[in-house]
Amino acid sequence: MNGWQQGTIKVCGVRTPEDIQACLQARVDLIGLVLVPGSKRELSPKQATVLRDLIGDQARVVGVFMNQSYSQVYETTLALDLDLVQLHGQEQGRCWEQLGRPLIRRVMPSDYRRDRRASALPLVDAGAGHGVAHPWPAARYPEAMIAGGLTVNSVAALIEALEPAAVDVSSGVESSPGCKSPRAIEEFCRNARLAFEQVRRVQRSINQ
Ligand SMILES: O=C(O)c1ccccc1N[C@@H]1O[C@H](COP(=O)(O)O)[C@@H](O)[C@H]1O
Repeated sequence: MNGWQQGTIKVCGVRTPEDIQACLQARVDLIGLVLVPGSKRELSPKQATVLRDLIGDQARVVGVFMNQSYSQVYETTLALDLDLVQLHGQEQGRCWEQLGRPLIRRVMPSDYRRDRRASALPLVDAGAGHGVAHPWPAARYPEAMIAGGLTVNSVAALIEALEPAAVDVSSGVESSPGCKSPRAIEEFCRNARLAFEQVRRVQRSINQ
C-alpha cells in the first residue's frame, strides 16, 4: 500500500470561478488545471493563476501536463504553486522527481502492473480527457486513481468492482464539451463517497 487515502476524488479541467465553487461545495479533494496546449480545457497562464488563487488551500491543486519540457513544467509548477503534478504522456527519466511535488503519472490499464516509474499516485487511464470508457481488466487498484469516461452513473459500480484509492473525472461532469455542470459534480461526489463507504464496510467485514 502506498498510503494514499482511499476515497480521494479528483475533478479535472475546471475553467471558471463557478467550476471552482462547485468543486469546493462538493468537497472535491484534488482539482485539476489542464495546462496542455491544444486541449479544449487548456488554461492561459492568467486564467490558471486566477483559479489557483481562488482555490487557495481549500483543496489540492493538480497541474496536468502531457509531453511538455521539464523546464516548462518546472516553471509552471513554481508559478502556480501546484500541490501535485500530473504527467499524462510518455515522460521518462528521473528529472521529474526533482520537481519537488508528488507525481501523478498516467499509465495504461494494460501496463499498470509492469510500470515502474516513480509515482505518488498512478493514474490508470486509457484516454486523455476524451470521456471514453474502456473495458477494465478484472483487477483491484487499491494503490491507484482510475479515470476514463467515468460518469455520475458509472462511478459507484466501478469503485465497488475495482476498489481504487481515488477516482478522477472530467468529461463525465460536463454539460457540453469543456463546460462543467455543478449538479453533476455534486452527484458524482455523492455517488463516489457512498461507494467508497460501501467498499470500506465490506473490507471491514472481511477483516473481522
Ligand atoms: O482534459 C483534458 O483535456 C486532458 C488533456 C490532456 C491530457 C489529459 C487530460 N485530461 C485528463 O483525462 C482524465 C479524465 O478524462 P475523462 O474526460 O473523464 O475521460 C483526467 O485525468 C484528466 O486529467
